Amino acid sequence: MTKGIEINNVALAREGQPVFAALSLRLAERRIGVVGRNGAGKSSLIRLLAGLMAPQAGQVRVEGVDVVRDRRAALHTVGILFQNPDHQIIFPVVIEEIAFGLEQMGLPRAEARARAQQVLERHGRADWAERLCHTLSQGQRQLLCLMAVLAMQPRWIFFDEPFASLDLPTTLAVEARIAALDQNVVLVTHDPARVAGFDRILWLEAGEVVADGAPDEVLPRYRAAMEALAKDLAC
Ligand SMILES: Nc1ncnc2c1ncn2[C@@H]1O[C@H](COP(=O)(O)OP(=O)(O)OP(=O)(O)O)[C@@H](O)[C@H]1O
Repeated sequence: MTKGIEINNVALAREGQPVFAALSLRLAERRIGVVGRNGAGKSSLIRLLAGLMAPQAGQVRVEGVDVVRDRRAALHTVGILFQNPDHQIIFPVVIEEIAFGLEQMGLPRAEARARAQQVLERHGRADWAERLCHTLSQGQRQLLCLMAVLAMQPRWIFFDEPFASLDLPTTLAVEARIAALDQNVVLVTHDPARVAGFDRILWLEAGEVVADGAPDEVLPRYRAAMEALAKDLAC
């Protein structure tokens, strides 16, 4: 039985500017999409959920784990994929990148590498082990980041704009890969089409949830609001 995600009265400011005032949410669906305009707080929300930012007030618990304070338990619980894989990859060689998280979890080096190799094999990428990360394409680097996260077997995975700067075939491949994941997913996107088949949509504006419900309910309203805004843009 999943406890899901509990966000209780969270306040967050970045560089002194308030992002969330008193955000409370319960999330337990398998596929949750987060939409909203630039600066709405989408990335801040999933960074909070991943424990990468500490709220100034309130609590975030994922499957009962305080993901900010209990970093070791967080590694088993949450994984995050940044928009740009180059902001995530820290090692020059593929196998090192995947093994790193496992070492952080306490596995001895040799075991971490053996497990990383198994993850590569499971994804049909055994031949990537000794490749230099920078020689992979953008879509391939994104897959590398996903494999590094999956190696740690978290229960939730958070995606920040995973389709930005991918061509259409790669977008569709990434979409299918995400759909096939066993994990619960929270996915941030500007593009409503990418989350139309999800279980629940949160629409954020200026740090507030302005709509929360099934895609059929929320996305047409979101699209209409964005189209109305587009008419007023001078570009
Ligand atoms: N690195 C940062 N330092 C300080 N403030 C930031 C930083 N990143 C974002 N912010 C601010 O936090 C607020 C929320 O931004 P956030 O990136 O979470 O929104 P977003 O909905 O993900 O936007 P986008 O779609 O542009 O990525 C905005 O006011 C933004 O200016």
